[in-house]
Amino acid sequence: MSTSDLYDCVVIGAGVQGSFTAYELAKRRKRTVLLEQFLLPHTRGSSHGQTRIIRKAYEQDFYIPMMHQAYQLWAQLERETGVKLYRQTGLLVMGPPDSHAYQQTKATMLRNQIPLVPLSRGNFSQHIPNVNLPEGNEALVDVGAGILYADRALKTARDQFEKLGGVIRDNEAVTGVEPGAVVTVTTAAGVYRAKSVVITVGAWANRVLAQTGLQLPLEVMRMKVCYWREKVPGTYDANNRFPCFILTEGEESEHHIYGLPSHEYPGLVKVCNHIGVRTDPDQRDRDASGWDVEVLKRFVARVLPGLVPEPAVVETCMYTMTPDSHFVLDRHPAHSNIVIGAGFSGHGFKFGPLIGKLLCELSQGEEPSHDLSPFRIARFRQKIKSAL
Ligand SMILES: Cc1cc2nc3c(=O)[nH]c(=O)nc-3n(C[C@H](O)[C@H](O)[C@H](O)COP(=O)(O)OP(=O)(O)OC[C@H]3O[C@@H](n4cnc5c(N)ncnc54)[C@H](O)[C@@H]3O)c2cc1C
Ligand SMILES: O=C(O)[C@@H]1CCCC=N1
Repeated sequence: MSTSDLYDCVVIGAGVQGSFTAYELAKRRKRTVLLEQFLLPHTRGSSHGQTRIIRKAYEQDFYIPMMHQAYQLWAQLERETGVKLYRQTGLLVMGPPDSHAYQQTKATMLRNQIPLVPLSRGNFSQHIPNVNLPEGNEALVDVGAGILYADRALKTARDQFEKLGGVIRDNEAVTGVEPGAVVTVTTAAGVYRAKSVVITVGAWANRVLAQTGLQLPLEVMRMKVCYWREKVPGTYDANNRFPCFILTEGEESEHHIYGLPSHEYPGLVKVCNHIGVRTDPDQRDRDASGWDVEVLKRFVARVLPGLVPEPAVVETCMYTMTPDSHFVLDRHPAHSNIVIGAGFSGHGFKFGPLIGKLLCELSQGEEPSHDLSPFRIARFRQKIKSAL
């Protein structure tokens, strides 16, 4: 093998995390190939669609410094490319004031001096018209939160990667990963050898990790992405100052319902569940159960009176959940030059540029620039299946 055949890094999976990792590696002049099983762009993973929420409203303190940096990195990418990726809308957080999730989120924001506006039942409709604050709920607005233009962000990261000399091979599923000082990665079209490998394959993580003797406690969920028609066009538009929103707790199974102002489809507003149905990533469209849409219909009728309570468009996406809903950002327990970014648990997009930086640092044998202890594989202990 000549050195010209040897990559510094092979990144497997070109969703948001793999695309930003590849970009970060290329910025450091590392010879990198990004492998993707589907033709790009595609809608079969977790990163497709036009929008995602970005926020600092988190329950856990450890996400706050990460989000500070993530915002900076998104802004830096916007400056470098001239592409608009973020729009500030604010995020309305609603929940029972005595519930754990709401209390913790508010306390963490206050402790970390995250700009917020508390809303009472008295002043709620003056700030947020056309929303009925659910009975027994309190609300606050995370002022700096907003929308990320997701599809555009992915394209920007991949374009930048290619501009720096990075190679993307799509329609090339990885079928083999052979660990070693030089890792051998096999696809239907070829063999790649690299000093390090980063595995960012979303819902397919355990399929690919099986080739390295490791299984993580991940659960893949099929999520329905529902869009609802405005009775009066423009009512829930960001131009009319309608924010993103999250319900931390609700009646019955109305748990963590969230929404974004009208954007993808003119006149339609995205309102979805944050819980879904367990699925196989290759069979995700086969599940016909409709309880999740029924929950949303009741919520829309009660809380968003300006929407027709019947979804106009329903799309599909996937969450890959860990038991504690925190990510996996770590080196492989038996092979330190294989790095894993997995289990983004339905909230990983906003961290994309930072995850890319951290996975790049791990792959280059560096000390990561944030404390990654909440994201270590060892936290699962009893739950890891390993043939190591
Ligand atoms: C409906 C929905 C709403 C969300 N909302 C938000 C939000 O508002 N804010 C937020 O921050 N996050 C949000 N998220 C979460 C966020 O989108 C995900 O955490 C993130 O997209 C995960 O990215 P990924 O790169 O890990 O996975 P993916 O995007 O799925 O990328 C993995 C890639 O690996 C490829 N791959 C798999 N196996 C192989 C193989 N063998 N060979 C080669 N390639 C392979 C796949 O085809 C895929 O392209 C949401 C997710 C969903 C589904
Ligand atoms: O990560 C986020 O901010 C959102 C919140 C609602 C559900 C999915 N992700």
